Amino acid sequence: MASPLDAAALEAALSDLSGWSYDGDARAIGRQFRFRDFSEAFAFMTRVALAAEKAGHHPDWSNGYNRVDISLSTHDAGGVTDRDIALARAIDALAG
Ligand SMILES: C[C@H](O)[C@H](O)[C@H]1CNC2=NC(N)=NC(=O)C2=N1
Repeated sequence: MASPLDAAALEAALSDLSGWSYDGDARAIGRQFRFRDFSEAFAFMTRVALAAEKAGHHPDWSNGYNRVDISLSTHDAGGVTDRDIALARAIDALAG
């Protein structure tokens, strides 16, 4: 099992991602996405779901109309690992 990134590694990874922030209580990184409407939001979620399933690593998320709130952590590791950073990058690429 991977270990959570330390504070310096996490800061470096976040500086390379736009819109993602660390939630220390949740020990997760998160980002909010907004789309034109529900159809656009759900299309995005579908793309993310397929990428997540392929990676074997999945978002904790919620959706309301055109909003998708995403939280990423590695549950087994109890924090944020490289797998979360990789998924965050993939999600950003799918947001278009
Ligand atoms: C059994 C299965 O591989 C695990 O539950 C995986 C699935 N997807 C996962 N996704 C995320 N984000 N964190 C995990 O720890 C995790 N664990």
